[in-house]
Amino acid sequence: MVSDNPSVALIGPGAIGTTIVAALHEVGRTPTVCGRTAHPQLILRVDNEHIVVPGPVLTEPGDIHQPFDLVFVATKTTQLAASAAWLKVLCNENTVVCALQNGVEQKAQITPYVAGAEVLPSVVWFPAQREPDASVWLRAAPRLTLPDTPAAKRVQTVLQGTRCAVDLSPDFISVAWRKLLQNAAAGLMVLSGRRAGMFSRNDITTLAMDYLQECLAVARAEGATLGDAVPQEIVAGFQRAPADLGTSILADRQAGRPLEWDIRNGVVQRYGKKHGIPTPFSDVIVPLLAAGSDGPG
Ligand SMILES: NC(=O)C1=CN([C@@H]2O[C@H](COP(=O)(O)OP(=O)(O)OC[C@H]3O[C@@H](n4cnc5c(N)ncnc54)[C@H](OP(=O)(O)O)[C@@H]3O)[C@@H](O)[C@H]2O)C=CC1
Ligand SMILES: CC(C)(CO)C(=O)C(=O)O
Repeated sequence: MVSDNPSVALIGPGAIGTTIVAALHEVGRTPTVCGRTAHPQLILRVDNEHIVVPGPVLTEPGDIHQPFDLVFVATKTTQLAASAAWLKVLCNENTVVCALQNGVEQKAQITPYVAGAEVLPSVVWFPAQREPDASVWLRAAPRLTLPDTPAAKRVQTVLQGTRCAVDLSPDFISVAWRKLLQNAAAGLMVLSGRRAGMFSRNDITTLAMDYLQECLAVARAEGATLGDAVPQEIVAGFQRAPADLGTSILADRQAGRPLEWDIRNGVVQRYGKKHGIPTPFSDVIVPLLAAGSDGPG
């Protein structure tokens, strides 16, 4: 039985995690924050305002003594196994775990760690950028889309009245694949080492459009209902974006961290193979991203 005032924890107070923690803190619902580094405070910059959430961030799973009603997971997917000790102490079968991560495989990836809790995938639409001092620059209005299920109502209640909007979708698979296509194309920024401004080039537009057609065929085979205009809409979105807008996978590349190449790009190649769909663009892009992430060399 969940109270009217659910207990909330968040694992991974980086770009997305800090945004959600600050949004909750602003309305007096500061969650328990679990991380890897004991940041003394979390700072979110929005326009010219700074929201400061006092710390320190917890770093010892042994400091948690009871399970929570709602747990947000905002680590990178590459950091999931390392977050298992947190999930173990924060979850029981009554917990809802909301994945604030990219990809279309969140439920399958997180479920093994959560002691019978229900895992709720989400689509995180907003860009947030972590600065060298670990403060976070929120670069658009925060918005999440969740599948329209009873568990999602818990997330909606917790975020109600905060600056983070929550939409519920009856066709979540299509929304999730629409975002996956955006992330797949954003991966091209890693290969050029450039930000969104590169999409003003005709050659990059052609490459992105061809790659997105391949991704669209795989998305449809997986059951997503996406129109023919989606590749064009995605490229146009990058062309409208500020030229210096990056993507989280580019930030990881530039910092020499492991990349979420498999859940953002590899997934198209893997599912293409499953459905017998040729993926010539993925067959070039994926090994380059994988090698850039994992080496050797
Ligand atoms: N940034 C963006 O604009 C967007 C990101 N996403 C997705 O959201 C997810 C999170 O990305 P993002 O916020 O950018 O990631 P960040 O790298 O900014 O943040 C990850 C956070 O997880 C923490 N962490 C790492 N390992 C552990 C661990 N073992 N236990 C607890 N905490 C840990 C990190 O700790 P430390 O503080 O020590 O670094 C950091 O605070 C990704 O799947 C990404 O693809 C989706 C949409 C937009
Ligand atoms: C910024 C955005 C929304 C698009 O690529 C993103 O998902 C990311 O940076 O990981």
